[in-house]
This record gives sequence, C-alpha cells and structure tokens, in this order.
Amino acid sequence: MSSGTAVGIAVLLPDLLGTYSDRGNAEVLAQRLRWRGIGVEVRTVTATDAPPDGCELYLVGGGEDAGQRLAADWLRRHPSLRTTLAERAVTLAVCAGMQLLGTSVTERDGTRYAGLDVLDLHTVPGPRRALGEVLGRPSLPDVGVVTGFANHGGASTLGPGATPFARIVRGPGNGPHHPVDGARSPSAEGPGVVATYLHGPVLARNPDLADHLLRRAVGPLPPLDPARVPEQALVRCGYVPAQDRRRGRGWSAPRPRPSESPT
Ligand SMILES: NC(=O)CC[C@H](N)C(=O)O
Repeated sequence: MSSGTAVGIAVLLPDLLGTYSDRGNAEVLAQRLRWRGIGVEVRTVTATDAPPDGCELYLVGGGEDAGQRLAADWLRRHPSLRTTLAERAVTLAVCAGMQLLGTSVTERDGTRYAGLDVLDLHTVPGPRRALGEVLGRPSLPDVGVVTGFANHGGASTLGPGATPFARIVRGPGNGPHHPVDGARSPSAEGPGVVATYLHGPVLARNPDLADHLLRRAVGPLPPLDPARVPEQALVRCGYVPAQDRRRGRGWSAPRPRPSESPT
C-alpha cells in the first residue's frame, strides 16, 4: 500500500505521455475503489521526479514521438522501475506507453532506442498510421468486448513471451492491418502488464478492464453498490445539455436575429 492502507496508483510521466486524456485511467481506477469504500492515493510522477516503487498500480499513457523519446531517457535513468513493473505491480500501458515497455522502438528516420524490456514486443514504423475506432475481444477471461480509439504510426510485433491483449473485431490493431491489439504478460492474474493501443480513456470506456486490473492489484473486490454508480447513459445525457449550453444552444435563450432586434 502506498501510505497507510490506501491503494497507491502511480501515473507515470503525464507531462510527456498524456494524449487523449489517458490520465483519466487513474481517475477511473481511483473512483471505482472509492465507490467500494477502499482508500486510494494517486501519485503523479513527472519527468523531474523519481518513480515510487511501492505503488500497487502503475499507469503510463500515449504520447507524441518527441515526448516518447524523453520518456525513454527517463526510464533508462530509473532502471529499478523495470523490476517493479515486471515482477511486483499491476501496470496499464497505453500506446506510446506500451511501445516504451517493449524491447525497442524504431522511428521513421531509422533512429532506434531501447525500451524497458518488460514486454516481449518491438515497434517499427507502420506502412501508414493506424487510426480509428476499435472493437476487440480481450484474451482476459473476465473482460468483455472492449472499445477504444487508436492513433499511432508505430506498428508493434509481439514475441513469444507476450500474449495479445485483444483480438481485433473491427478497426486497426497493433498496426493498420494487424489482427490483434496490445500485449500482456502471460499470466492473467497477479502482477503483470496489460498494454493496449486503445485511448478513450480506455478504462472509462471499459469498466470491466478497470475492475480486472484492480482485482489483480488488491484482490477480490466487493460488488459495487448500484446506487453509488451513476448509470453511464444518464451521465452521457448530462453532457449533451452541458455542451449545448457551452455552444449557446438549446438551454440558453435564442438571440434575436438582426431584423428582429429592437430599434
Ligand atoms: N498515440 C500515441 O501514443 C502514439 C505513439 C507513437 N508516437 C506512434 O505514433 O506510434
């Protein structure tokens, strides 16, 4: 536990790796713990910090190539993180985060750098960007169909030591035509890494996956009290009037056209 009995969630390098609100994955995990009455402490780890080694969960998000390169330098400066992620904690890595946990990344200009070597996969430039909405069937027994949004130029190939995270039903996988998305450590229980190209944030779109990670990190979870969990559809309905209000539509009084303006 991070401090006292709170579950520790470390968000690694959101200043370098945080495209498409991937940081929201931490909010989802934290909220699903709070709803169950379990204490949680979210720790943000920036490029000027050293990573904590006692958290139960580690999150690393997606990013542009330049930020990703800086993140690779940071990982090299903190080699003890490899042991934590490979042997002790539960990690969710998204897009650039997944590439960085592999063995190597090759950029379009041929520059190649090493990853943290926690996942048996390497990444090279794809024939074109893998872009679009994705539907996949995870290889984890307690997670149903997953959805998310992919946008990456790198294409990742798995070695025998990694298991695909999901079989693609629709959309791009680890490359524009790859049949699978992501990668995970061979065991589907206990410590290990689950990696995917899916943004969303992926845990907001796939609460099953959030609970899978939490179970692995903290053990069996008490069921959620439905009264405390807002119905997703209702939450989304709430967004529409809010958006309308921001755009000056729907909920605010319509402005008179010039011809109707009082003279
Ligand atoms: N969205 C991302 O994280 C992109 C990762 C990487 N820069 C790529 O394009 O492949």
